[in-house]
Amino acid sequence: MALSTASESRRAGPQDPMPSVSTHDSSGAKLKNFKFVFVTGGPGSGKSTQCAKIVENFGFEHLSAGDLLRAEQNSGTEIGNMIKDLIKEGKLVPSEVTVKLILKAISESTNDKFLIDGFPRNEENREVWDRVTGLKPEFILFITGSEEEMERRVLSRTGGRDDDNVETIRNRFKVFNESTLPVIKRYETNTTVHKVNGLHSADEVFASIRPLFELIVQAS
Ligand SMILES: Nc1ncnc2c1ncn2[C@@H]1O[C@H](COP(=O)(O)OP(=O)(O)OP(=O)(O)O)[C@@H](O)[C@H]1O
Ligand SMILES: O=c1ccn([C@@H]2O[C@H](COP(=O)(O)O)[C@@H](O)[C@H]2O)c(=O)[nH]1
Repeated sequence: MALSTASESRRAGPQDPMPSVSTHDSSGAKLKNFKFVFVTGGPGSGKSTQCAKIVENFGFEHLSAGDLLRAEQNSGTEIGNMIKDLIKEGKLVPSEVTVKLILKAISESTNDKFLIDGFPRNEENREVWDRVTGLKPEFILFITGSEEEMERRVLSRTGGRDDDNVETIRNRFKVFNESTLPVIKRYETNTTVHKVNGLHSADEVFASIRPLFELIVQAS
């Protein structure tokens, strides 16, 4: 099921380069039903590592907002170049772009259970997600950790990400503290937020996450 693209639903003008997002495909059918968990935490807290374990054990599909944006940055488009610049600086990409990529990935998948990793990052992300989908996560998984350890992990991560350098990582911590923590706090008022200490070994962290997903799988 393909979602409407910007050019199908609204022509972008010079001062309006953002794509619009739609939860309907081109035939007007509503986006399929799906369950999802938002996975959040500071950079290097171990989100992707734990998502891989959840996928293996519980059959969720892992959708990393950062990975989707990194794939899009090489599209050679104006939006792709904008994403590249923002990621390099550790700044957030406009919400409509990120939400559109997440919904496109969901619509193209045959799965109906998703881990949405690294999203939402700020109030605007939350607001656009709510407005477009009207859907709440099963819960939010928040992996915590000290900046010292998270920075150590990111800087020793192999793979050559443009944003894995001291200057950008400090900006990413700033964005996390100033924009992401407040949005998690706000979710706490109406959504279950499970906080898990990410400072143990990856297997120990997963041992505390496992029961949360056993409950979802049992309930479905
Ligand atoms: N519990 C852990 N103990 C030690 N190292 C870990 C642990 N979890 C993850 N790592 C390592 O730390 C690095 C960052 O982990 P990961 O990519 O899972 O973090 P992330 O939260 O997804 O990061 P980002 O937000 O920057 O994408 C990786 O090299 C990973 O192997
Ligand atoms: O919702 C999102 C997620 C990510 N970004 C941008 O991507 C980088 C890297 O994200 P990771 O989750 O660490 O892979 C992030 O610093 C932002 O620049 C975003 O804008 N919105």
